[in-house]
Amino acid sequence: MAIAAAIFLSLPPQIRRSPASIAAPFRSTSSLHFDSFRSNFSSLKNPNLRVSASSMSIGTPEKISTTSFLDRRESRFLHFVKYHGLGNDFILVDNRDSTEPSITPEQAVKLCDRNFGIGADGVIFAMPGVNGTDYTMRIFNSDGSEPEMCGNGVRCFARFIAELENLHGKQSFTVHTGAGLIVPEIQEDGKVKVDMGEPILKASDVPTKLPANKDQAAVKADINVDGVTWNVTCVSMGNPHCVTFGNRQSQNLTVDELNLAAIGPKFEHHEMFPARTNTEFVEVFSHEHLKMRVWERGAGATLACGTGACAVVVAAVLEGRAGRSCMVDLAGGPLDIEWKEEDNHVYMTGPAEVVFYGSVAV
Ligand SMILES: N[C@@H](CCC[C@H](N)C(=O)O)C(=O)O
Repeated sequence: MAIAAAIFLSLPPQIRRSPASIAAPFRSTSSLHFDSFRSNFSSLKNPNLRVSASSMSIGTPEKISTTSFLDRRESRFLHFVKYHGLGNDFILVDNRDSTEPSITPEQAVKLCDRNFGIGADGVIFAMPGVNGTDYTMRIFNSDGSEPEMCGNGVRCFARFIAELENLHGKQSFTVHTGAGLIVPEIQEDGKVKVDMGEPILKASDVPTKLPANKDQAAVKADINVDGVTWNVTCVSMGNPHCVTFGNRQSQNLTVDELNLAAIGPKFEHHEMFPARTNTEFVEVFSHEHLKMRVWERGAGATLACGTGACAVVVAAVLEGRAGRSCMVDLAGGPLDIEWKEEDNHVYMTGPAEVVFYGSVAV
C-alpha cells in the first residue's frame, strides 16, 4: 500500500481562518501545501510508503480543488480526507456510490498505522442512506473491528458531507448507524451538535454480565480487574461503555495518575464484557464539570471519545455525581454534553476539523 499524491494540511491554529470559512477549508488559498517530501520519504524504511510530489510551498494558491480531488475515481487509489474531533482522528472516505465499504478491515488496519500508514484511530465511510435517512455511516476501528457508532466520528462525518455536497452554514443530516438514527447539525460557528439518541442502560443490552439493579442496569457495580475492585456503571450509546469514578483504593480518581496502557486492555477484554468495552476513567470537578481519560475498544488510548463523554454524563447522573448538562474535559479538549430529561436523548456539541487530504494506492 503506498501513500501517494498530494497531501494538504489545514492551517495551524495561530493562522486559522474565521469559523465561517472553516466550513470550506479546502477552498482556502493559504493552506500549507506539502506536495513534497519525496526525498525524505523515500529514505523511510517502509518501501511501500511514498508521497509522490516534489515541492513544498506555503501560502500558495491551491493546485487541486476539493471537488476535483474527491471526484477522481482511479480504481487503484483511495482518496481520503483526514479529520479529527479533539484529536480523535479518522480517515474519511466518500463511499456514497456503494453500500459496501471500498476497503477491507485489513486494509483499514494498515491505513491507520501511525508509522507505516496514514495514521488514524479509525476509517469512516460515507455511504448511501437507508430507511429514508440521508446517509449511512460505517466505521472500522484501527484494529479492524467495526463498532456501532462513533461520536467524534459523526461530527467529522457531518463536516465531510457538507464539503462533498458543497453546503454552507447551518446544516443537519439524518445518519443511519449501527446505533440507529443519529442526527448531527452543523452550527453557525462550525461546531457540530449531535442528537446521539437514547442511552441503553439494560445490562444485557450494553452488553455486560455485571449484576444489574432493579431497573436492570449495572450501576455502581463492583468489578475485579487485576486484583483491584473498581466501581463501574455500564452504558451503551449504541456501543458499550464502562464508566468508573474510582476503586476501593481511591474513591475519587486523579485521572492523570492512571497508567492507562496497563489497565485499559484489562477492562477491554474482561470476561464481564462479551462484546469487549470502551472504558472511561472520570474525575469530578463539580456538578457541571468532569474530566475523563478513555481506553477505546479496538483503538486503545485516544485523545477523545464522543460516545464515551456521553456515557460518562449518563453514568454521572445515575450515580448522583453530576447534573444533566456538563462540560467534559478530554485530553484533546472539551465537549458539551446534555442528557435531556424531556426526550431522554443525549446531545453532544464539539468541533471537527480537517487535517489533510490525500490519496493512497490500495
Ligand atoms: N472514538 C469514538 C468511538 C469509536 C468506537 C469505539 N472504539 C468502539 O469500538 O466502540 C467516539 O468518539 O465515540
